[in-house]
Amino acid sequence: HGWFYDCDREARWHENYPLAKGDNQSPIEISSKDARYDTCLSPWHASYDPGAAKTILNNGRTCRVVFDDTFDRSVLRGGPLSGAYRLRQLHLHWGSSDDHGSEHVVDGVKYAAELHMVHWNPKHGNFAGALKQSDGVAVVGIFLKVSEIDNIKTKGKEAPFQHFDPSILFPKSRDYWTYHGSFTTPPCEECITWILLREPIEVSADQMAKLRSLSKNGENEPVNPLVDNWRPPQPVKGRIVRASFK
Ligand SMILES: NS(=O)(=O)c1ccc(NC(=O)NCCO)cc1
Ligand SMILES: [Zn+2]
Repeated sequence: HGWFYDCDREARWHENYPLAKGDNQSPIEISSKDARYDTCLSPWHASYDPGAAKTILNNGRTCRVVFDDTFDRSVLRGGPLSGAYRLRQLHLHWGSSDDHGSEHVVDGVKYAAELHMVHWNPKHGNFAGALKQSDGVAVVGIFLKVSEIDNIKTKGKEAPFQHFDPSILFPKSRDYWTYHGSFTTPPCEECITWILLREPIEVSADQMAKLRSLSKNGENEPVNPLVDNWRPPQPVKGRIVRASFK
């Protein structure tokens, strides 16, 4: 099935993807005052191998960097997780202007973009198996705000992207919120332990402009800017958001 972001279309995802109306959907609005400080939450740790980075891809819906996840080469552990989760890919969601674009919203604040680092639990054999488990996937979400990318302009374009250590993207603070949610794109499986970092990282206006210069269309097709690839917040439905900080 093809699915699209524009608002009225997102409201119809459930017609083909029933999970989209589940009780543990993502993203959500984070209310920092309602989050509960949990002293039992331990710090998370990433040990990434820059050699695991393979390619950067415009798939017509986002800009994605894929990593070799055939063994425990780049893993995330600790925090709310038990065991080591393998880094499979990272991608972003962004807006058509700096005042929106993130998927999660924090105390009413929408960031210009949100970076997702997607990891899966190898105890479930493979990524497809992990999607069916509530502890199958862990996504680190990092907000991008604007203080101040070329040959993958159109859909389907791919280029080597090697010797890149994604942990350089982590902000100084390791403070995070965590809650159980879903993929923010169809089929919207509810298999994700979200780890949302409180401190945004800064990118330049030029870097945002580079993201916004990507196109949904293929080469030699009418230009269709790849912007606003974010899902709006979904009902929290009584879920508890835990904070690793006071
Ligand atoms: N935005 S999100 O919830 O982090 C997300 C992550 C992975 C996917 N899908 C995915 O990784 N598909 C398999 C190819 O790696 C969809 C949405
Ligand atoms: Zn995402």
